[in-house]
Amino acid sequence: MRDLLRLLKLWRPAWPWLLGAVLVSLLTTLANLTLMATAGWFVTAMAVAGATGSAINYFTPSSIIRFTAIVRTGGRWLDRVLGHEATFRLLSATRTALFSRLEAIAPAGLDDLRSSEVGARLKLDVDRLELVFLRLIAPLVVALIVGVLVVLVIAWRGDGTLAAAIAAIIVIGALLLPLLLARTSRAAAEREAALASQIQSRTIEHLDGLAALLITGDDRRRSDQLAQLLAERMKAERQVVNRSALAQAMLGIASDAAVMVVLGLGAAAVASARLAGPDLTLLLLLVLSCFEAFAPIPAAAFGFGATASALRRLFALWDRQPLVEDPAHPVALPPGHDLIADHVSFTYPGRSQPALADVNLALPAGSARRLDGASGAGKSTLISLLVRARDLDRGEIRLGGVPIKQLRLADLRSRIALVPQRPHVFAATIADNLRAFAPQASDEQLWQALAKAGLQNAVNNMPDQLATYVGHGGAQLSGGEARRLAIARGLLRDDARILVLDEPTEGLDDASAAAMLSTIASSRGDRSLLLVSHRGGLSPASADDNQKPLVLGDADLAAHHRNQRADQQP
Ligand SMILES: Nc1ncnc2c1ncn2[C@@H]1O[C@H](COP(=O)(O)OP(=O)(O)OP(=O)(O)O)[C@@H](O)[C@H]1O
Repeated sequence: MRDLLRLLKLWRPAWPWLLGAVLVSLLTTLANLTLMATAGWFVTAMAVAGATGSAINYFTPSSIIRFTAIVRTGGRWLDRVLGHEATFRLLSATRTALFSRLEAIAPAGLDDLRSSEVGARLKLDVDRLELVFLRLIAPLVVALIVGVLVVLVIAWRGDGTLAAAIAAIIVIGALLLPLLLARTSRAAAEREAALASQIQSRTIEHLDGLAALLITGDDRRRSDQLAQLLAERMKAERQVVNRSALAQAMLGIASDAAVMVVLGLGAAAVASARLAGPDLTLLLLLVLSCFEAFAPIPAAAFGFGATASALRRLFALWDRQPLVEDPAHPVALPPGHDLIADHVSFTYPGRSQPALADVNLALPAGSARRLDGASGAGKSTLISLLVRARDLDRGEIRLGGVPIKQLRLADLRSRIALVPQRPHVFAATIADNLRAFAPQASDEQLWQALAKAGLQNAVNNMPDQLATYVGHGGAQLSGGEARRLAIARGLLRDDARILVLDEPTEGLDDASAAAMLSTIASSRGDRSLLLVSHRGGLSPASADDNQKPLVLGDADLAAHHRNQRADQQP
């Protein structure tokens, strides 16, 4: 319930649409009730008038019938249009808000989640929220108002006993029983929703890793696991559907029971002249058509379990705290871009020992420096701290003399172009991949960047050059080409005065690595360069001769490995 209220608060901008949709739906349902009841009354009254030879005013009822028929037809159309418009607005507002929230939390705040899982939540769980308004709130509000009005009309035109009997049938058959039945299958509905999300994320992972799975022969086992999940989902779904069908049947029985009660008590009232004959037909059709308003209740009650668990999962994602945030009072970006790491220490959450302990780095504006150290020494960690992917525990990092914690994240990151060890290549064209970092760049500028990164010839030989699609994660590029594409992206960012490249030569043979490093050295212009690389012998081409590489020290490393072993102890 708390999650539902949070969701309604999130939907505040769309409240007028929601209110409009509920009002139209209510008016349409009331028009239908009035039409049915008046038509029933009119036909019977005409028959009575014909039989007794008395006069009857047929203008008023026939006008009401015509008016309500028009309102009902137009209302049904408007109801659909408004209901769906409101829902689309809600879904897109929810998705956009969630996406912005994820942007603030990412990248480090989502480290422990599979991206396919986040994707499934963004898609499936948000889609399920469609049920909240269109199939839960709107029908429930309309049914409750209609139920109360119908009971009041019965008490007014018929009698109190009949009104009380119909009220009891509506409450028990149309509300309590569906809700109780839905409650008994709530666990199954939640399991079904969780399994649907799991199946979607596993399927994406399966497709992503299909090549590896086919080679290792593990695809059969994974497919069997997926089939098992599907079977579990079908079992849970069957349980929900069976109970939901039972609730629908109960509603049908309640509607029939209400008709019998109206006929039984009403006929007695007509016999004792407490009720006019035409009024009995009016009440009969009123009660019969009022149950139409309750028809969506079982589906709403049964959808609620899955919706509640989707909401829980979404808000669990939403409530993750960003690991870094913009300062409350940011300082303007300084003109200089000396980058200094001063006695920096950092320990990953859950680890007992630091990944970095008291590390210093100085990268004066325009200089180039190599950062070395054995695997696991903390090189990638250090450069992630430079762009505040995380915040350090001790020490300080300054850009142009200003502590980076005092700068807006966007400002800081606009100054530093970081090419990570495993750069992400979008499933798009070469040009799209480059323009993701420089949306305004002309084709000529893209070619220049490709040339600087040593990729011009390779792209020239591709079937559609800049328009060549590179596949999922850059699957149609070699590892070296993907890395060069990422370097070209970094070089395209004019505002970035500092280039940080994490192992750009990894996996390349010595000649290619040397060629790449000399291209980078000559194309960086007056930008500073921080190069994470083991290739000491190749560094003079790119790094300043008078600057020794910063080696994350052996002593630190030995301590680090000792600590890692300690972490792994039970
Ligand atoms: N997200 C993380 N959570 C917990 N520990 C981490 C995380 N990322 C890295 N580590 C740990 O921090 C240490 C430093 O890792 P880092 O990736 O910075 O090393 P590196 O010097 O870049 O290694 P390599 O040369 O192999 O890329 C490693 O022992 C690693 O296990």
